[in-house]
Amino acid sequence: MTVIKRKKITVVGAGFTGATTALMLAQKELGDVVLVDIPQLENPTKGKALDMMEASPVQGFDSQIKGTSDYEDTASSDVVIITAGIARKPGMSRDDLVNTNAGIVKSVCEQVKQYSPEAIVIILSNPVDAMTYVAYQSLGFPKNRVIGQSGVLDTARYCTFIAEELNVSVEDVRGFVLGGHGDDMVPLVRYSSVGGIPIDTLISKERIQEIVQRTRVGGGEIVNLLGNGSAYYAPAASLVQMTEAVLKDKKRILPIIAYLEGEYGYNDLFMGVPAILGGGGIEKIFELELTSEEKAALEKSADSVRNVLKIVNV
Ligand SMILES: NC(=O)C1=CN([C@@H]2O[C@H](COP(=O)(O)OP(=O)(O)OC[C@H]3O[C@@H](n4cnc5c(N)ncnc54)[C@H](O)[C@@H]3O)[C@@H](O)[C@H]2O)C=CC1
Ligand SMILES: O=C([O-])CC(=O)C(=O)O
Repeated sequence: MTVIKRKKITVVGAGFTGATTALMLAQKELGDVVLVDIPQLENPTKGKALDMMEASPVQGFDSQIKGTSDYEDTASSDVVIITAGIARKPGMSRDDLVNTNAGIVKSVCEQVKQYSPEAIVIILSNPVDAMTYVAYQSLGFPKNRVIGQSGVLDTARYCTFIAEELNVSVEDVRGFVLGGHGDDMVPLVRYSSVGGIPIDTLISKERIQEIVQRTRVGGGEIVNLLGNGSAYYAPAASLVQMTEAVLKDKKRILPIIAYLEGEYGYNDLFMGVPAILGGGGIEKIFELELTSEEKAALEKSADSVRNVLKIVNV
């Protein structure tokens, strides 16, 4: 008899982003979820998972959520999401996290490689463009199976601000953010619209520039408000959208961090670009025609990513 098995999703790091992601994945019944943290935090990790399971009768989801520090529990995962690492506090940049998190991401990837060699891996840990590179090197997986999260979140912020500006539904806003996940990211105004109407016909140049700038420092805005950590609801929602695109082979066109081999003129670099995300992971990267101004902005963003890579020490 053929038995159809549920998908298995591992979330490494059971902190703010990891725990929120685990709950959202289960609520959407995308698969069974294994939530992993370090041995010293095994009981709190088990406690979070059990607490989520106890929400399942109320909310009516049948996904299982298991908390653990043992990678054997993660074996043969279809998707692994890595949120392990430290988060920034007010006054810090994402790049300040680089060497602590590079060591953590590398050690996590060694376990992922051993226990889930066929998984598609999505990285959240910051600075995420560089951490996706570290993961790619540590995993040794093909480039289509190593994906970083930045553009879905940055685009979500951008679209939130546009919807607010025009007092329209967020559902009707389309936008794109290219480049690295830092203050030089490149929201593409020319490719932004509401209900198909280009935003530059509806919002003044000055206001658009303010929205672009607010998007670029959107992570910092939340860090300053929270005071003791960084954003987690919208980052978790972004990870869930990417995971859903993979597990349901939806072939969504999403801005994601991909390994570039000539695209946009870049080589041996992970950076945010629009791509088709489906059952094969990154199935195709789209190369948009850019104006000279947009190209210069992308180059500045690529430089910032390269500069972080220069100081990675693993
Ligand atoms: N790329 C993006 O768009 C975003 C990235 N981030 C980044 O995600 C990371 C996590 O953020 P939060 O969840 O808010 O932090 P958090 O501090 O709440 O949670 C991180 C968790 O990772 C765990 N951890 C540390 N080393 C580990 C290891 N070797 N194995 C397993 N778990 C380990 C910690 O014990 C902690 O529970 C940070 O680096 C943050 O900057 C956060 C939001 C958005
Ligand atoms: O800002 C941070 O440190 C966390 C993050 O990447 C974001 O929320 O965009």
